[in-house]
Amino acid sequence: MDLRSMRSGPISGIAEIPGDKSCSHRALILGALADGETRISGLLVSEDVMATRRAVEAFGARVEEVDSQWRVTGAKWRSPPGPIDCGNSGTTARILMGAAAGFDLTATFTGDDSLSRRPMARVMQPLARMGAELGGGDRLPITLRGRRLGGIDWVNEPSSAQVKSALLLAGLKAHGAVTVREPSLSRDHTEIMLREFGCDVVQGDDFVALGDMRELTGCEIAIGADPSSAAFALTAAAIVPGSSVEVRDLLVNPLRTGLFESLDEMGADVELSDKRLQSGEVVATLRIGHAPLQPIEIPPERIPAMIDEIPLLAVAAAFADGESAIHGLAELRHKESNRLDAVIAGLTACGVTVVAGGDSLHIVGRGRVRGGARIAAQGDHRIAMAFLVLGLASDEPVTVDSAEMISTSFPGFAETMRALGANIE
Ligand SMILES: O=C(O)C1=C[C@@H](OP(=O)(O)O)[C@@H](O)[C@H](O)C1
Ligand SMILES: C=C(OP(=O)(O)O)C(=O)O
Repeated sequence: MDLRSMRSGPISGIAEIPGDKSCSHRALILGALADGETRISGLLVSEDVMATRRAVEAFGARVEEVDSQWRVTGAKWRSPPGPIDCGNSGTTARILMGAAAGFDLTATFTGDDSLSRRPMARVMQPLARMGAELGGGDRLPITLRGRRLGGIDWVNEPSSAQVKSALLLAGLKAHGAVTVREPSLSRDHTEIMLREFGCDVVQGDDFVALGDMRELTGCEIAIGADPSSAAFALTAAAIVPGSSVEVRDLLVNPLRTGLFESLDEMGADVELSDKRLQSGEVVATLRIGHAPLQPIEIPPERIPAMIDEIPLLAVAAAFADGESAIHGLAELRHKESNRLDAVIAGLTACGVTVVAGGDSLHIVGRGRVRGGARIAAQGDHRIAMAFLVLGLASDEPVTVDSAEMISTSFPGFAETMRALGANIE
């Protein structure tokens, strides 16, 4: 399916953004591991999260939706009746392998073509070291045989919240110390949510470890709006003249807000208010408005806090006045598509000068972008949405293919954007 975006008047209003995808996966998985019932509000109902829902049900948990609240009843996990189809979702595959590894079960994990091309050794190696048996190469399908697990002390390099989460959840059933060292901090939603479920988690400056109390008790979890989805509406506001968009109850965990901080540094009109704690996470109201953007230089250590927002940062840089540089982008090659190549090809097709070298991108902004291209989104939801945002401010319309994949993370994207005044058809 194609979608087309074209130059729009101001993008304005309060954007309705669904719940955070990372927290939604974790709430279902932790609920499925916990004693008793967990009640979740704000769960993202997207294809990726529903793959996790089906998976935890197949492992034995009960999941039901009652008046838009989700109730999960935990269980002792058992062998699922058939393969666990993780669809397009790396988070589902990698975190579930860890969560299941300490149970007496056998499970085969599969995924779609994109997920079947993504590396899995990064999670298989440490789980095998803990004692799990994993059959298959570095790619899905992979068969896991759960075992009695030992502890681990693992350096999480390259930084991956999925790998860290897999090890912490495997560690819940392990005998021995479980420590994950992080040279560069990745999102910490698993750690925060484990504490909400009553588990003892020790956070150091550059490591996280499980304490002695590793039992989970069902609880209430309220999930904030997804900053990675809100980023599309908020970046549109930053690049379309006259715009101002507000998102309420937005998850603003500092390990997720790299893009918003970068837009602020570039000169966009950024305002944060009503900051508060919700289920252990910081949520707030964020408003971003248009202003002429300056170029920016992003060092590698800032990438984990905006790993999924790099295509959008590249779009914003294309509208800035001068040359931006973004460094440390190696991990972008291992997402739903090779996002580094997809960004270079898409921006070039839209008339933007991009120079790529190693793991860095240099984008020469000229304050305006020609557009007028048909973008191959390569089945990648974030590439599709980022280039639709570009088309809202470029001189000529932009068409993207494989727009149906947007529902893996942000069902209702086009409707939400149109409600703010975006010209997307
Ligand atoms: O843990 C998570 O929920 C996620 C972690 C990140 O992946 P990595 O762990 O591979 O960095 C991110 O790109 C993905 O969209 C979601
Ligand atoms: C990389 C992403 O997700 P996942 O790894 O779960 O497929 C994403 O949503 O951008």
